[in-house]
Amino acid sequence: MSDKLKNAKIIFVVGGPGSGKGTQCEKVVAKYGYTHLSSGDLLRAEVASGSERGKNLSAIMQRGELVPLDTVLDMIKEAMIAKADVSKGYLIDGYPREVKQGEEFEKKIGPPSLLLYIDAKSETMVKRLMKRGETSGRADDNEETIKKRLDLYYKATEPVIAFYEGRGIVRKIDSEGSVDDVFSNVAKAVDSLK
Ligand SMILES: Nc1ncnc2c1ncn2[C@H]1C[C@H](O)[C@@H](COP(=O)(O)OP(=O)(O)O)O1
Ligand SMILES: [Mg+2]
Repeated sequence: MSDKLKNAKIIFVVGGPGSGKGTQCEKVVAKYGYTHLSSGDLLRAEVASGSERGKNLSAIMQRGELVPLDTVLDMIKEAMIAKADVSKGYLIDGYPREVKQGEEFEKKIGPPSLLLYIDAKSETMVKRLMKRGETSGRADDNEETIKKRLDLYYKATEPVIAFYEGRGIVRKIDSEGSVDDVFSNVAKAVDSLK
């Protein structure tokens, strides 16, 4: 476990692609002063940098697959340490994608206090992603890759929720409503940490 992050409040934000994780995290940042770390955004920044590591990642992400565990975790940890002095807590968005990633995170960084499970129906997620794809410029916001990402989500990520349910830290948030309705429930969950 890392020293600088020893007492950090950590929230895992888990949900399917397009469920609204990023949208809700931005609102938590504004209201609570948390630091939002999206593993996908960190990876996309690496790709945009044009580095050799980025080129490898780019191919994997375009196939809708998961990138190697150590790569993502190192990037998250670096970003957390960089913010350790100013952050009220951390939103870890889109990670863990599979149970093993959660276990490694806890070994290298520490345990989460809460897991926000952002839950939307798969039709809703597809609809939102297709719409987002009109402007996002994301190589994975297309119909074929969306289907693969959803399949992988149900197979690999849903077990993550079951794993943390065993510890009693999961708060399930219905994400079918408007952004503000969803946020009112997110805020209740975050408030419960204080
Ligand atoms: N409650 C909501 N109602 C309608 N649209 C929403 C919504 N939450 C998010 N969206 C929109 C914003 C994005 O264009 C798209 C995906 O949201 P996102 O926050 O990028 O999802 P994620 O980060 O989980 O992939 O859906
Ligand atoms: Mg996102």
